[in-house]
Amino acid sequence: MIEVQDIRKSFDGEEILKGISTVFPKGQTNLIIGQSGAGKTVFLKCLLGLFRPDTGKILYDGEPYSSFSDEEQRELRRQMGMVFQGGALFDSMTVEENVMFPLRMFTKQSRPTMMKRVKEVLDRVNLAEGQHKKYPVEISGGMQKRVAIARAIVNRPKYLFCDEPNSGLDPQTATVIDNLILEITREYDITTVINTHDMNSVLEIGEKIVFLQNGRLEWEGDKKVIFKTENEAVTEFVYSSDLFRKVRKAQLQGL
Ligand SMILES: Nc1ncnc2c1ncn2[C@@H]1O[C@H](COP(=O)(O)OP(=O)(O)OP(=O)(O)O)[C@@H](O)[C@H]1O
Repeated sequence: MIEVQDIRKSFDGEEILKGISTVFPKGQTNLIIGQSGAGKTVFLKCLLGLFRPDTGKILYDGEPYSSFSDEEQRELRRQMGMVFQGGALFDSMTVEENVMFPLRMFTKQSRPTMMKRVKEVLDRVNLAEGQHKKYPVEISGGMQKRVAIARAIVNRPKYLFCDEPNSGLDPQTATVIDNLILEITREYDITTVINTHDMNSVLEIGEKIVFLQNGRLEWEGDKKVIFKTENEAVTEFVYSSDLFRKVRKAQLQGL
């Protein structure tokens, strides 16, 4: 679980996060949504420890980041997996080498032990063995996302952060990737936080949704209540998507 208590963050005198408080429970998919420029990426980077909030606290399973020693901060980083926008795989490394990278960075395991774990996670994300020795450019976008997820979970993280995990994917593949993240989150009881623009994701895996607007937490809820909210900023954002407009129309027609 990650608990955020009234965090603020400014750049060059401009306040970007204006006092955000929320809780991201473990074992479920937590989504951050909002208009471009709302502060979603800055928020995610604060959760990752890449930005230090100016004020406020972030607690990881009850422990405030500010109380961690250098060693504990390093351990926390080891417990974090990240799926970057676009996958961010290393082009010069094979699929296996990409997935092995965090093991080489954070552990002193022997190569055969690391390879066993790499195969395990590549199996878990359903990437066929024939793809393991290929380079990222030789596999499809959906497969690249599977590799990125495998790399993010190889160190058995307690926290998983995904930045636009569906960008560049067709809707069907995007749904498969969303559901893979959901399954893994439940199976390993991970605290997962996903930054997304994708309304399909909201529908599929919005177990908790945090809506940011101009650096403030404007609304929070889940995929069931997001349709019923009367918060104008949320409805304007949600129904700007074609899919949600159709769902809304069907709801109004009692379908
Ligand atoms: N390192 C930085 N230095 C200064 N300003 C920054 C920095 N990072 C982000 N900002 C500013 O913070 C604001 C929010 O940016 P952020 O990237 O968090 O938005 P976002 O909600 O993720 O948008 P998008 O959906 O377009 O990615 C923007 O005005 C941006 O210019």
